[in-house]
Amino acid sequence: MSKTAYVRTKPHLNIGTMGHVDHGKTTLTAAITKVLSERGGGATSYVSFDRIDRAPEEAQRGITINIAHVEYETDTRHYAHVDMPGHADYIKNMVTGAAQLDGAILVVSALDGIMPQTAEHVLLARQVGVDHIVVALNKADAGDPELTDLVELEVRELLSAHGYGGDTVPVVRVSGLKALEGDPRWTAAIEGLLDAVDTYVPIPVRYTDAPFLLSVENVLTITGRGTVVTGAVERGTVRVGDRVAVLGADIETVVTGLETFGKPMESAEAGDNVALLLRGVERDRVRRGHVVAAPGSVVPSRRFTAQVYVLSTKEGGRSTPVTTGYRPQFYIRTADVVGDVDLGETAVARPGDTVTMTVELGRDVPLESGLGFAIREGGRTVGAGTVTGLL
Ligand SMILES: Nc1nc2c(ncn2[C@@H]2O[C@H](COP(=O)(O)OP(=O)(O)OP(=O)(O)O)[C@@H](O)[C@H]2O)c(=O)[nH]1
Ligand SMILES: [Mg+2]
Repeated sequence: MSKTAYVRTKPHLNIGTMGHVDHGKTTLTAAITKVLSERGGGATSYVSFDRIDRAPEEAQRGITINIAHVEYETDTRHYAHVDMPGHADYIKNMVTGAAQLDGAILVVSALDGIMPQTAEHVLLARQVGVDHIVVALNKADAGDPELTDLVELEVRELLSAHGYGGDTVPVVRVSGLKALEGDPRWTAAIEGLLDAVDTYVPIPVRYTDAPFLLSVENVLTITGRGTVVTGAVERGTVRVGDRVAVLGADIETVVTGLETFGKPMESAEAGDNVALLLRGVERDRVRRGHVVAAPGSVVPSRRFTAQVYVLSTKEGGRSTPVTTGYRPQFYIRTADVVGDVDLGETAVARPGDTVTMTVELGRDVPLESGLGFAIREGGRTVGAGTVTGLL
């Protein structure tokens, strides 16, 4: 194998497109890679719409979180960009932290303006701690400029209402479609959008000094090499040759290979999207939701207290209150575990309420204070919470 190694020459950031269905998120993502690949100088390859939007392999295996990663490089930074195929995927990926975004591109169609999912994704971004949003007013090729001015005002107001400082947020008029067709005016607009992302989204502080931890998103077999797990490094660093524990599978093993976007690397650090080749581990032993960590650095547990926001009916949440004895699914990192809810003296939590609860999970999971999670039932998100203490 003569793959070019991944060389870390620029800071790495995780970003993604958010916004209402059909506003052009996937088209814009493809256009960004096209414009950057044609500019040259960086490591960007063009990723076509079809390659971003195809149903990922995992969808067929019934794994519930769909996410497409593309990679690109501007003059100053390396980005991993996630485009999520549907509204339900946003909820799951954002609330569970599977998509840990350092910043987001909010895509709003200049023809349609703010739609329900535009507002919902902004709310979600705020709840999960995405601190920086850049707006792409897309389909500007087809929009009436005066109407587009109104849409811009409306978007700035929405962002201000959620604490994003709507007056200062960059709003760039783009056309993903025309840029894909190579129209110079709209190619320049994409460059303008990327400049805004480069300058407005700061380089995050990462927990590279903490013990290594990665929550498994996907498990693959590479013929002749063995079992590979993929995911984002939540904290710490990992090198080829390191010993790791696979929590959930009760295995200790050694990392024998490390890749990012198909390129081998010597070491990966917090924020990187990686594939880890694990020595002598059978494919069936490891599952999505297991955690790979420095041995002895985390002790899984199952009882905790949490602060939980119960989504209002308007946000797609329940129409009836939650009471003690409620038994929904908890999405914690990439794991999906059933849990028993005890509301103590509060007794009842109505849609729209924020409450304290005690949870007992159906199995042990690595937990810690400050960890975010989603509560789901019947395939929809009904709550978002944070672990406040272990019991
Ligand atoms: N005129 C115009 N049409 C666009 C533009 N960008 C996207 N479209 C069209 O809008 C439709 C939706 O585009 P997508 O990129 O699939 O939108 P999306 O936001 O990814 O949609 P979902 O993933 O289904 O939520 C397609 O028919 C695109 O061709 C644009 O800049 N201008
Ligand atoms: Mg799409």
